[in-house]
Amino acid sequence: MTFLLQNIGVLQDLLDLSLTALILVRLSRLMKTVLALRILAVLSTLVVGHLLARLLSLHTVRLLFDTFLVSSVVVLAVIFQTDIRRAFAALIRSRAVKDVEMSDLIDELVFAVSGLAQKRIGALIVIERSIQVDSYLAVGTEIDAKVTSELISSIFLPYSPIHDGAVIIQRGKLTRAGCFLPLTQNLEVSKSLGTRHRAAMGLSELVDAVVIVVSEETGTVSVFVGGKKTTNLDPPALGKLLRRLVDQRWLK
Ligand SMILES: Nc1ncnc2c1ncn2[C@@H]1O[C@H](COP(=O)(O)OP(=O)(O)OP(=O)(O)O)[C@@H](O)[C@H]1O
Repeated sequence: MTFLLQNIGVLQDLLDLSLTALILVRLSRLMKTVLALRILAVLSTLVVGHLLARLLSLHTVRLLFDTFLVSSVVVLAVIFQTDIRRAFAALIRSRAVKDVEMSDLIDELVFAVSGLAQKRIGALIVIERSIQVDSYLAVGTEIDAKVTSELISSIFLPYSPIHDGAVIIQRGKLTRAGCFLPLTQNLEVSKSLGTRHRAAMGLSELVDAVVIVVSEETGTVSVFVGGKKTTNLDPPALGKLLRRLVDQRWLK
């Protein structure tokens, strides 16, 4: 015990030097594995180290941590400048791209639907939201294509082999066509409501999808959500409603 007390200064110096060497080795290894997330790890290590060195009165270690802490922000920013620039650029670009994609998709839908309505061509379009619709769909042809007004219009042309049934849009893509949907079981629905509208209503009662219907008979455009129908939608009203109902997160 006496020996320990007599040599406390030497022991402190030994601990001081060993820790300094250990920290330098660790930091150089960390620097080699260049990962943006390591910035946080390095900074936390420096803060914890600084506090420990202060607590144990290890002056050299503390000086080392102080120096590192002060310069670390600048040094790390310089080391990771490419990653930081890339991350910022990706963030800005992905937001911009998603906004463009979202308005593109709705514009394409509105354009196709109004064209079909004018020509009195019946259509049924399902936009999946948070609940998957797959298990409610019967038959259908897999497509997996970008949503364009030309594609939608050509699918519903009377001579198209897949014009019967519904087109499905999932995660911003047109995934299937010619799908049959479950009809509504609601007995209170007017008898005059045909099967295309009953199918739109039926699916919207089971899932949170947005279902657009173009009536072949009248050219009217309706949207079904949660079993409820909004009808007589002109193109601006349809666009406005779709922008309100369809969020970007369902188009990814
Ligand atoms: N279960 C279903 N799922 C998807 N589409 C369906 C389903 N049943 C019928 N259809 C579509 O609806 C068409 C028949 O429409 P029908 O005239 O019976 O309905 P409607 O609601 O009166 O529509 P419209 O106003 O266009 O005439 C079918 O040719 C088919 O394309």
